[in-house]
Amino acid sequence: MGASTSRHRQCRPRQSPINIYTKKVRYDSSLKPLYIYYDPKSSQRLVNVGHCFNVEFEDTNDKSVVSDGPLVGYYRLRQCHFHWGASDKDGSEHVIDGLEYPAELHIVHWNAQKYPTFDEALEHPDGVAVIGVLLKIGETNPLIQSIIDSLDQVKEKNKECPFTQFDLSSLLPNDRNYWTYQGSLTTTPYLECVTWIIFQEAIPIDSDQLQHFRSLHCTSEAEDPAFILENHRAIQPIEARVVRSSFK
Ligand SMILES: C[C@H](CNC(=O)c1ccc(S(N)(=O)=O)cc1)Cn1ccc2ccccc21
Ligand SMILES: [Zn+2]
Repeated sequence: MGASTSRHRQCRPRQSPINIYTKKVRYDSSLKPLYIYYDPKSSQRLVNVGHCFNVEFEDTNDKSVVSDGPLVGYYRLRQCHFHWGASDKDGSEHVIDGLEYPAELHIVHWNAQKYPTFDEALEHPDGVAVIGVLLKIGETNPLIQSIIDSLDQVKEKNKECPFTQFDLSSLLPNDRNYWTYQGSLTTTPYLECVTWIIFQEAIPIDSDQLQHFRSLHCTSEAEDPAFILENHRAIQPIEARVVRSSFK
């Protein structure tokens, strides 16, 4: 292996997010429909984690899970969060045929069938499953409004508030066609432990709702305020990967 190729050989071959180039996607008839069940009683709190806010769920039982699809076994729901841009022209992490969406919802699950904890699951290539839902500018989204109505209680970094009875399944698109590929966390430490499942259908959010996300502080109460204007990672090289689709 020459010096130059070793320098360029990716030691991080499965990074996320990526551009999904639909002409190169391979339809896989062996991919099953997803089984998704989210119990509203699992939702616990809203937390400002500095670079975004998480809706956190109870993950000490199997009340809220995803299974089937490309997955082996079941994955427990842990948290969901959004990525957005400084304006409505970009903000999603995954890009479809070069088209950036204004935001993206990530629903994070971990392989509780194989691993004892989330932190352990992070260390394995089949440890985590993230469902990605693209957002497009459209009518006001009442589910997202229920989160926005609580955001002023978590304005600063590390603040949290109770957030219960959240019906996350109502945020999912009606059409369950999806793309799937092996990737990573999109924030540091970019661990390569994620099976990504991206729905083809986008869900609506209105521009004012998106503006509320940008008013969150990435700073704590003790610091001079700065805003989370954007928090989406640049697309990464696809390397030797192929994106599969559940649909033709
Ligand atoms: C990563 C972990 C915190 N990050 C995440 O949980 C996470 C989840 C989903 C995404 S995304 N945007 O891809 O859906 C990104 C980050 C902290 N943590 C816990 C154990 C642990 C061990 C070493 C380093 C960090 C560690
Ligand atoms: Zn994310």
